[in-house]
Amino acid sequence: MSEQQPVRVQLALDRMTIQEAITMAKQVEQHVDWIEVGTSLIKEFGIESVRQMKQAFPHKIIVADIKTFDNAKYEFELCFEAGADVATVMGAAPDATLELCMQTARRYQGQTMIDLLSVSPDRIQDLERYTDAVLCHHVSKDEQEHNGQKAGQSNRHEAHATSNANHATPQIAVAGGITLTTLPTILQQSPSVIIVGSAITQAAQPQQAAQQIREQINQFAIPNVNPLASL
Ligand SMILES: O=C(CO)[C@H](O)[C@H](O)COP(=O)(O)O
Repeated sequence: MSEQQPVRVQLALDRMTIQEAITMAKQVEQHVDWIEVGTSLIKEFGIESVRQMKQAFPHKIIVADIKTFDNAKYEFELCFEAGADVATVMGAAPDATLELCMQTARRYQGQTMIDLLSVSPDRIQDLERYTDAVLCHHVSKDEQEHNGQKAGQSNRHEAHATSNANHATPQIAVAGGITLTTLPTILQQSPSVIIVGSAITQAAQPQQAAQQIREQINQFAIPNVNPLASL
């Protein structure tokens, strides 16, 4: 049996001040691996939000969710110069933008996360050529609020979520209203990164919420194998 890869938890921080975001991240840091400076923070407070988050958490992977659609080199340089380790681009952006994001991220020894919002299955297959990227299957805030959708409820990423043993494939992230309830379905699709925002940041006890999410992921990761079975 092949070894299961660790599943990382990415804490998404949105709709709060930079200081609130840092305080929230400090409460739950032991249960999360990556810290996302959400698009709303970058839009409201600028790239300074990324810089301050990296200063507060120099040993954590910081994801700048800048959702680049154009001006890729400039925006990705801003993110990596501010201390980001990962920056995001929309998968629906022109190929030139994707290429420039990939090139810029590699130059900084960072990583590109490609957000698959409103991206067709054919385009997803096309984007799988970026084997050193993370492809993020994302149910947007508006789809959550307007249509009641949540990640894990549709099968739109299932076909691409499992790694192909014959050739390298990008890592898979899943985002969008993930909760303890929807987590088991999502975990069955073998993601590398689980992105959780509101289920932690809006919880009455964020630390407990993050711990429960981590515990459920850890439980799922323990292979249910009888060591005597192969004897
Ligand atoms: O990218 C995002 C919004 O555009 C969020 O990071 C993502 O949706 C996770 O947050 P939540 O769990 O609250 O949906």
